[in-house]
Amino acid sequence: MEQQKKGIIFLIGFMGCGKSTKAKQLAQRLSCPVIDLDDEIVKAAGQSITDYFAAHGEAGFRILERETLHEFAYPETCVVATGGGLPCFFDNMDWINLHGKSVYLKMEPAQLVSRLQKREKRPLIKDMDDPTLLQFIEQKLGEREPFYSQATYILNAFDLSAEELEKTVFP
Ligand SMILES: Nc1ncnc2c1ncn2[C@@H]1O[C@H](COP(=O)(O)OP(=O)(O)OP(=O)(O)O)[C@@H](O)[C@H]1O
Ligand SMILES: O=C(O)C1=C[C@@H](O)[C@@H](O)[C@H](O)C1
Ligand SMILES: [Mg+2]
Repeated sequence: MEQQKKGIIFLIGFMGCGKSTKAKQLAQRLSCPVIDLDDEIVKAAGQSITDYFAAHGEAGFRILERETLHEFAYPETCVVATGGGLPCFFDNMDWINLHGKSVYLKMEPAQLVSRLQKREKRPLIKDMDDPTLLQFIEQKLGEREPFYSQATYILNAFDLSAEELEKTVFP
């Protein structure tokens, strides 16, 4: 008999690694709701992430981001796409691992650049050209890896299929 596939699955990783895309695909396979915390922040703020950054700075954004993570009414079983920086602030990574399983969708900097061709909705990188973005990613990934690496599972995200992702979280 198939094991019951229950609980909250958090997808984490750098901007562009495919959290939003893979969260939708996994939720479809599991027939459960998908939650994109960036979208929930936009709803809570009543403005885009870019506009919220402009009005409140990154520090203000991180406070709202933490509140949204902690206070969202998660269904018993769901897939959650997190913001790229979310695991790296406050107690967010501990909170995630206490409330569900986490998957770090790992990707090389050059692969991330190729996935980040649309930048206008990503305030941290919206004005960068490709070489500047590559440098930025290399530096930021170095700072963020210690947080991302606390995930329950770490997967190479380039060419990752939704089936493989499902088999990882529900072996
Ligand atoms: N398997 C794939 N092959 C090619 N392109 C892909 C694939 N998966 C996602 N993409 C594209 O890569 C980009 C980044 O994906 P996505 O928005 O899901 O990343 P993200 O991790 O949610 O980023 P962010 O942290 O900025 O929200 C999107 O333009 C998406 O369409
Ligand atoms: O990597 C980051 O710090 C961010 C990623 C996005 O998902 C958004 O949460 C926001 O643009 C910040
Ligand atoms: Mg996303």
